[in-house]
Amino acid sequence: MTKVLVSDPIDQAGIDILSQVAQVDVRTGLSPEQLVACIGEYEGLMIRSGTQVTADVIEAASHLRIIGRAGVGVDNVDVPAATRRGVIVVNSPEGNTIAAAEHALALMLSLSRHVPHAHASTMAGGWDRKTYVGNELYKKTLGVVGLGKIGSHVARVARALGMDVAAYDPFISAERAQMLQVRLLPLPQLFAEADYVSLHLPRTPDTENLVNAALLATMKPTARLVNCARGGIIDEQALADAVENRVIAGAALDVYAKEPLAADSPLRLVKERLILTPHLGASTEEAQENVAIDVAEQIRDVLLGLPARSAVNIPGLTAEVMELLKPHLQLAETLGLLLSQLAGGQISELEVRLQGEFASHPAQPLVVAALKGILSAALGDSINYVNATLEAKERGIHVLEVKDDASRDFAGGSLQLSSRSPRGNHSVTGAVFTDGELRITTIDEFPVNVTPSRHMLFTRHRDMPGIIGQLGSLLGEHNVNIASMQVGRRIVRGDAVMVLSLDDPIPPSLLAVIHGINGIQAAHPVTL
Ligand SMILES: NC(=O)c1ccc[n+]([C@@H]2O[C@H](COP(=O)([O-])OP(=O)(O)OC[C@H]3O[C@@H](n4cnc5c(N)ncnc54)[C@H](O)[C@@H]3O)[C@@H](O)[C@H]2O)c1
Ligand SMILES: O=C(O)CC[C@@H](O)C(=O)O
Repeated sequence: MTKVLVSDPIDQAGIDILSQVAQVDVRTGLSPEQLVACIGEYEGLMIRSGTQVTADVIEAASHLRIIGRAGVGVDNVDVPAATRRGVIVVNSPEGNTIAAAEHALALMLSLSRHVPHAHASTMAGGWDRKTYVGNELYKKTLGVVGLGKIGSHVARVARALGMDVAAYDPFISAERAQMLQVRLLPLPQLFAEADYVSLHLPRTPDTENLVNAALLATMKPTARLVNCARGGIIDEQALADAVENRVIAGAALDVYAKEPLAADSPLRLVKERLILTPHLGASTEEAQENVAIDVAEQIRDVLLGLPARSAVNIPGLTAEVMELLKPHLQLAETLGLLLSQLAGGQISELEVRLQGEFASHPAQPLVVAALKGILSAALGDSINYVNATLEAKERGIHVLEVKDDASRDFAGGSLQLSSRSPRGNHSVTGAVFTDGELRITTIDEFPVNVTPSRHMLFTRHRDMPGIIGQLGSLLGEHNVNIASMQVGRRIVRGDAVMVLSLDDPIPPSLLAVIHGINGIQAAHPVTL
């Protein structure tokens, strides 16, 4: 029975979905050693932010096919290691957007009105109405850093609260910002102008310690900073100093460079004007149900052999694209498998040419499918859509994509793969006909019209009387049944190709005899 490990607390709705297709073991709080020891039993792993899926875990995960992160960030998963092993990593890009945005807004409001500190003082017996005089958000400027899903929602609500909203996001268009009624500003200007800054960008090598002592020093002394995105974007010592020394008026954090927050973190020493929550941005009942369902459905689908909706390590290959391009992907994979057998391995360059209607499709998924086909001849089942690009790169296959929409060879267009290898150059073209059937339409530039079948034989020969007869008799003598035969040539009595679909594979001893037929220049048995 297929087994899935759930190693962090996950909403029951997700467990119920996984249970439809697998035995689900919920084992939270495993040590890294315990996880490495048991992961080999599982085909699926479902986590939140607590489990660290390191390269060691992936190395030990001999049966693992999918890691599902019930949330957005996959920074606790070694995605390159998973990709290398062909393990799909999926997440839930939108399930907790509202929860995280509302938490940022809650922190902003709490900070402005000193809610946690006023509460603590009242609970301790006080009645202090002077210390906790706050500020209004109305007519203040909010600077949003990262205007993606969460940042956009924060911006919308802030606009409704009467705030002026500016943003810094180098990857957002002016039109999108205008639609959200947000002014785009350079980062230094945003920090200098804002009364509130809210961070909603990912942690990457570029954003690490982006908010440092120098940037904090440019903020207004009345300004407040909120980070509900990722730890490590703010220099925590610099922030503790800035709040303590009133360089800024306050800060609220939900995320930390290292989680759980260390007992001796300088942040814990700041007693006023700083609010800390323990990574609660996604912790609403609604968000936990959303992400659990979203990710469990994807794990279930992948275990059933279906595509995943939001795989982070198969760029461009969403379930929708897979469904839309199913026969085209199949064609690319078949042509790749065929080409690798014609080329005889060691391909150093692959050109993927999308011709006519084909050029209207995204090239990347077709390239990945072609590479999967090419590499599966050598690597079998260990190659998949996840690791094909990486494996090809590591084998030194240089890929060129060409879109040629002017070509008018077939109504639905065609796909041509051409290879360079030490044994020569080869090319194959194929098309998807209206009935969804695949056809091979050229081999090494010779026109043919062949439906791919499991066993095939391709020859290059001189177009002269007797060759076809000799080959047919030879196959008959060795009990190899011919299902169909096609000959392609460009000029009479010139070079030609022959394509035979066979019911049986060609025995190696027979191949040597075929090579000996006068006029046969090359013969390639192919298994698809
Ligand atoms: N606290 C929580 O529990 C919690 C919950 C969900 C998400 N998050 C985090 O919130 C952040 C935002 O999530 P999202 O779903 O909105 O992601 P998103 O991908 O929709 O948006 C991120 C935005 O950041 C922008 N960006 C990237 N690099 C930038 C840079 N150097 N400067 C400025 N902008 C940059 C991107 O262009 C994008 O628009 C992520 O870090 C995510 O991990 C935290
Ligand atoms: O509560 C969690 O699992 C963390 C959620 C959040 O940081 C995310 O990346 O989705």
